[in-house]
Amino acid sequence: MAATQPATDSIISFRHVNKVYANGTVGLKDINFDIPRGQFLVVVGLSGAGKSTLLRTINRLHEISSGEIQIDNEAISAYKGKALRQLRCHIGMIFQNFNLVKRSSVEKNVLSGLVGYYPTWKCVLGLFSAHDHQRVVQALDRVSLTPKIFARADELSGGQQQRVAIARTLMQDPHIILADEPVASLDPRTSKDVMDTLKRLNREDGITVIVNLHSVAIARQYADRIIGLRAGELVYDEPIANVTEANLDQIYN
Ligand SMILES: Nc1ncnc2c1ncn2[C@@H]1O[C@H](COP(=O)(O)OP(=O)(O)OP(=O)(O)O)[C@@H](O)[C@H]1O
Repeated sequence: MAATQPATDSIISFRHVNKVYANGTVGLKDINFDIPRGQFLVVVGLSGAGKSTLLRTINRLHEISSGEIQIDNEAISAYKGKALRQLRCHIGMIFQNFNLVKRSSVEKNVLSGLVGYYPTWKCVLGLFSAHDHQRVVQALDRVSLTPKIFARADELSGGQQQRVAIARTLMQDPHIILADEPVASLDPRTSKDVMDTLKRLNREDGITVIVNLHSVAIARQYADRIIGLRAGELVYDEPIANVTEANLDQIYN
C-alpha cells in the first residue's frame, strides 16, 4: 500500500477512526487517510467490509467510537445544533434506492434539497421563492432532465430517478457528495449516465465525490483514487495510475 501523505488541502481527514456498533460489531478499525479537495474517490470492498459505515461517519449519520474526523481541518464529532445542520447542508448524499418521494413531481423532489436551509414548515407548505424554482431548473439542466420537471418521480427510469436525486443534492450547494452504491440497482447503460453525471459535477464544480461501489470495473473507470476496506480495515489505497488487476485482488483475498 502506498503511504498516504497528509495532503495540504485536505477536505476530509480520518485520524485513528474506530466504529464499534452497539452489538459489538466492528464497523471501522483504525482508519487513517486524507481526501484532497476535488478528488473522485471510490471505496470498494466485499459486502460487510464497512463501506457504508465509512461514508455515513462523514455526515455523522453514524457516530464514531473513537478517533477524529476533520472536515476543512475542523473536528466534527462535537458539532451540535446549528453547526451540525450547516455541516450536513453542504454534504449531499445519494442512496442506492434513490430516496425520492415517488408520488411527488420531480420539481418537488428537487426542491426538498433545500430542507436544511429553510424551516421545515416552509418546506411543508411549499413556500419556495421564484429564485428557488429557477434553481431547480438549473439543477435539472446539470443532470440533463429539464423536460421531466413536472413528471411524477415514479414515471422515470431508475437512472433518471438517480439523476433527480443528484439534482436534489445540487440544491444544497454541496462541497462533498457521498454516494452509497448509486448504481447497484441500475443496468450498465443507465449506470454510465449516473456515473458520468457524478464525474462531470466533480470536474466542473470541483465537488469532492466519494462513491461506494461493488463493481471494480466501474471503480477503475471513474476513480482518481481507490481505497479498499476489508473487515473494517483500510487494506488498499492507491491513485488510479497505480491500480492494477493484480494489486486490486488483495482487497478480496
Ligand atoms: N446498525 C448496525 N448495527 C450493528 N452492526 C452493523 C450495523 N450496520 C452495519 N453493521 C455491520 O457493520 C459491518 C459493516 O457494514 P457496512 O454496511 O458498513 O458494510 P458495507 O461494506 O457497506 O456492506 P454492503 O456492501 O453490503 O453495503 C457489517 O458487519 C455489518 O453487519
